[in-house]
Amino acid sequence: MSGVNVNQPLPSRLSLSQAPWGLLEGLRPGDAFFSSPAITLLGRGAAHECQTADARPQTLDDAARALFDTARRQGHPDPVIMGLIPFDHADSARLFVPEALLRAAPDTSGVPLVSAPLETSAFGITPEPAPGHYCHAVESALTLFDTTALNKVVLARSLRVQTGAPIDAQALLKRLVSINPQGYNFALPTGKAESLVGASPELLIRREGHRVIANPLAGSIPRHRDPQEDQRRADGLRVSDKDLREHALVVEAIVAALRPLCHTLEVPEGPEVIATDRMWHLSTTLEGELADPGMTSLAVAAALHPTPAVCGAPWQDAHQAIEALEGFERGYFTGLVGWCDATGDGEWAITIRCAELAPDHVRVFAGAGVVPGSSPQGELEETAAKMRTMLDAMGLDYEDDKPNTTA
Ligand SMILES: C=C(O[C@H]1C=CC=C(C(=O)O)[C@@H]1O)C(=O)O
Repeated sequence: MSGVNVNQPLPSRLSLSQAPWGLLEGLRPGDAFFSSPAITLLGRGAAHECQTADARPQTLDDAARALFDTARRQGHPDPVIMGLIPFDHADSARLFVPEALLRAAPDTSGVPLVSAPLETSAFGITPEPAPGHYCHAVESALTLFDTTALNKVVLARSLRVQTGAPIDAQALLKRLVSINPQGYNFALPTGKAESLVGASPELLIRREGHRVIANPLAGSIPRHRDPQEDQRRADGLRVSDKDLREHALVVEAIVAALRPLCHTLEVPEGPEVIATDRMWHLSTTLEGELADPGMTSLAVAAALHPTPAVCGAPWQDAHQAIEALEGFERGYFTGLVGWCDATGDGEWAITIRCAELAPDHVRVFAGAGVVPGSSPQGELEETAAKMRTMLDAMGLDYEDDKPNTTA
């Protein structure tokens, strides 16, 4: 594994010479890291950056154009934007051109990374909101299906882990990458002495030239230690009416948004089942050819976001239900993280299975799609299992799937 000398500034040109996890060895506080099945990126500093007024598609497009123009005018040979886009269009996005960027091919070695365990004995954990509140929110959503146009809403909750001191983002990310080598792993500064770190399984969009690929996930079940029970769960998910409906709403919305943007769009007949460390998910891969090759990966992502995988359907009703029922600000959780180069190529993954790292605490998030037929306890268990990805990486043995937990 070749390392990056942390005492040297990174070279400013992109290079494919680094070993992917070597880039991770070079991660310093404040750096930006993104790895996918297509690429590994390590960005240092921000030569040009923009905190947008909102996250509407036009605002994001204007901001990206301005960043590329400035970078080129100042002689940057090959600028790449990295960034975080919030869940809510009314919130601000953070886009920046790193001062220096290293790029490597995705890791295929299968060699696990070694990192020291975190010292967690003094950590205190508080659910925000309490599991009971979450179950009530799911019950309220179920009544909305009978009285409004709402068909699906994704409801989320969080755990606040009081750490007392900053935790080591590099060690955390190494553990995440070891657990989820196939996913979209990231650590990006949010611009407020905090960073967002996660291991998302969900690709909103990848653009490679004219080609776009989307991989929506929705409809899930926690995995089980016992291999037979684990397989039984995957088989059950494949034919679960509730989960297939939940999934279909996401695919329909993405197809409706992509169709006008594409010459061709291939839509498989039904989803497949994929696994993460902790979850089985229904998954569909859509492939299209862009009608306008000038449309960047960021513009395509903005046209799709937020999909019913993180919001619901219809969009406005779901957004209103989230505001009324959830009881916390999502910020960058269930937003987007990714990169876009000056040709428009790039990748934007959905910021799930993630946590916000603040100087004295960490906030872990998870949500679940609620449709007619969902149960409060089922969604509580699903969100608890989704949070395990981050909790496992932190070395925390905390179960949070009982509605009467008030801690
Ligand atoms: C909102 C989350 O998951 C979404 C993505 C995949 C599957 C989902 C589900 O089955 O509910 C959610 O829509 C999360 O993991 O926090």
